[in-house]
Amino acid sequence: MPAIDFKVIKQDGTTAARLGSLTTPHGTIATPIFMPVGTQATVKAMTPEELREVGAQIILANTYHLYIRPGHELVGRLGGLHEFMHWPGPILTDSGGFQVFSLGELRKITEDGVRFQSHLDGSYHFISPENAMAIQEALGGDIIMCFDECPPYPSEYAYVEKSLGLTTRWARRCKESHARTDQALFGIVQGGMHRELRERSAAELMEIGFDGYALGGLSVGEEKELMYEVMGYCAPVLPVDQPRYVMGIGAPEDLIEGIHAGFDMFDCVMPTRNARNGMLFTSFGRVNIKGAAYAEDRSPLDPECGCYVCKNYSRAYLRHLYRSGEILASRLNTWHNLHYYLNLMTQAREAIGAGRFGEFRKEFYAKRFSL
Ligand SMILES: Nc1nc2c(CCc3ccccc3)c3nc[nH]c3cc2c(=O)[nH]1
Ligand SMILES: [Zn+2]
Repeated sequence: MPAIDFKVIKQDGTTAARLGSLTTPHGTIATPIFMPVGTQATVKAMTPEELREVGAQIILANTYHLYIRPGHELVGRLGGLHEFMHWPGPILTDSGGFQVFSLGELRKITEDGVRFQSHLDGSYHFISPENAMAIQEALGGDIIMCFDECPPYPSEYAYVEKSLGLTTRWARRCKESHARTDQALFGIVQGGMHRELRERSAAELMEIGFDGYALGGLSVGEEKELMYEVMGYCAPVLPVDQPRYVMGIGAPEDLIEGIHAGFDMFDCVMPTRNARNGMLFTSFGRVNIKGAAYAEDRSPLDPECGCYVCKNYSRAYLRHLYRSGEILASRLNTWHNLHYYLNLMTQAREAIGAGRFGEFRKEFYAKRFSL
């Protein structure tokens, strides 16, 4: 019995958007879906029950961070991530490659793996594709990712080409060493911003065969047009009947464009990280809650939102909490931003179900920036 089962429920009438259902050992997910990031086995400022209440179906945890602290073996000995963080739903863990590249000061990439220094205490570590599988197997997520190299942006063509070859060889080693049959393994397509390299990376990974395919190497500082272009030509080359996940994407408009291109799964630190910095998403655009304009504004943050925060608190109060450095500011801001993202996905799924995602996408843009 495969670890996951994905079905396309409905193809949108006029776009590549599709409604899907992804069944995992910890529950079934309706796609397109946004996955909140819980880097250190917690989606910051939210309890698992609150995450459920705002509509989270699947959450992400970070292999690199949990390997460094408290250690993947410890989490494994305590029953794995679901038990450890009291989250009963599906969990996806990244392989750690990206974090090592973006966090570790000194790192050395060789055919065998990556040597790096801990961002906490500078101690030296080494992760190979085989280690990355063992770490994710100990953590116990339902979907795990291949160990890949995400080339910096911009990179020389020759570097990107060489790097995608390494990512493919590492992906093969991941598949060979992946033991747990109750964990799905996703391949990660690289190839930078070059169509022929992206297509080669996708073809090599499909040749090896994975339970789903992620688009890596994006949201690394490239212009949005480039991000959309790569998403546009990559979705159609990936298997139509398997999950397609774009890593690290993105702002609300990026999710709309990713769905429009035919992707099913998204993750980004934006809604949670921006919340803690007072940057709030609303149907009319972004609100910087510390702005003086909101000092005596009794209206809800977003009258169209309907979440617990928008039903019970004023902009003036949210501004006061943020400026006073209150813990409740992070909690209420995160609550609302996650509800905004997850509700946007619910609306997108309803639009696809009604075969009108094209119109939904137009309405989304028409309403924004009307703040
Ligand atoms: N393995 C990998 N991860 C990436 C992430 C982290 C997503 C993630 C997954 C799970 C938990 C946290 C983060 C990226 N985030 C932005 N761009 C990204 C690119 C890559 C990539 O190319 N490869
Ligand atoms: Zn709200």
